[in-house]
Amino acid sequence: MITVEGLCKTFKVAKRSAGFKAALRSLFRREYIAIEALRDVSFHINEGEIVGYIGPNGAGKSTTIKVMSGILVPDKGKCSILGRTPWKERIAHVTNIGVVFGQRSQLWWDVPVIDSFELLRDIYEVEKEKYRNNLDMLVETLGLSSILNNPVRQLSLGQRMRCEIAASLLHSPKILFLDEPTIGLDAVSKIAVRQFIKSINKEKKVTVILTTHDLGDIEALADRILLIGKGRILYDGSLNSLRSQFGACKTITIDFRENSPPPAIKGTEMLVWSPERATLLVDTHQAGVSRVIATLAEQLELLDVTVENPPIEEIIVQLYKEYEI
Ligand SMILES: Nc1ncnc2c1ncn2[C@@H]1O[C@H](COP(=O)(O)OP(=O)(O)OP(=O)(O)O)[C@@H](O)[C@H]1O
Repeated sequence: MITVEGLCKTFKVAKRSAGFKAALRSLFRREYIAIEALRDVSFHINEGEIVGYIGPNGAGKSTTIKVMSGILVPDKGKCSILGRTPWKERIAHVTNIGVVFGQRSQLWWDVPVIDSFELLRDIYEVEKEKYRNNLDMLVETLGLSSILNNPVRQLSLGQRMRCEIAASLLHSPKILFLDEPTIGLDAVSKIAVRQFIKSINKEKKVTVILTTHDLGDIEALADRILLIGKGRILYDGSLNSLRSQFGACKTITIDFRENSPPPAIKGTEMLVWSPERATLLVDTHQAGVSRVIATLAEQLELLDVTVENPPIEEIIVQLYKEYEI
């Protein structure tokens, strides 16, 4: 469905020092620096996938999304989405895609939400019946009925984001690009947005490319992760294989009765030790979890044991370290 091959994009940025003199000098002699936002980016995405596109700030995520949406023209490389080159066949291309930039709005600020939706219907030339059906479904599943007549500027961030997502889907696109769709949302709104993304992927077979710094979004949604750093794709695989590659650790939390000194067990690191509760980090390459629990049980009267995977944040930090990004 999506093929990206050898994409390169360099931005030329004027270099200017602070101060009046420097401003005056730059009028006559301007210096530029080149920022390589994308360096030979390639990947394929199949129909029905949810791909988490992650990487640190300035890695090139939004630039890739802009190229795939047809907003930016790359310097080099190919991109084919449903057989079209986005920046060459923009009008035909946008009928197949929906885009949500969490930090920007595609809704008109001063008019009621429903008027923005009607305008989008005209822009995308959506048939009346299809529009009505889509609108009814989106209003119901995203809970928009009480805010449809409010101007966008009066909406809370969570309400606006739900309207943005609805706006991006009114024309039944096959692909949805989401650039930080849960930024700034409270826990309830985040979960609602995640559930909705999951449901349109499952029920309407919409392919989703999701850019986010919220690794909870990735854990909840993405089957596959693409990691970009300094403009290059560094990892392409599932979250599970990432876990087994970088997450060869488990945490064991124990509740115990007596107040005794912490036992030293090879292959473990004591993260927390308090009179009745302790948390250990186990390197599973060095020590088996069951062996560690058995050793703890020999030395302490255990009341409860919890074994967990390390948080996804830790794995991603390790990944960023490994690739020096
Ligand atoms: N219009 C532009 N003009 C100049 N430089 C740009 C422009 N857009 C992006 N860049 C630069 O290209 C690089 C990649 O930016 P991009 O916005 O793609 O990163 P990102 O991965 O989306 O980052 P973030 O997570 O912070 O949103 C950055 O160094 C950025 O400063």
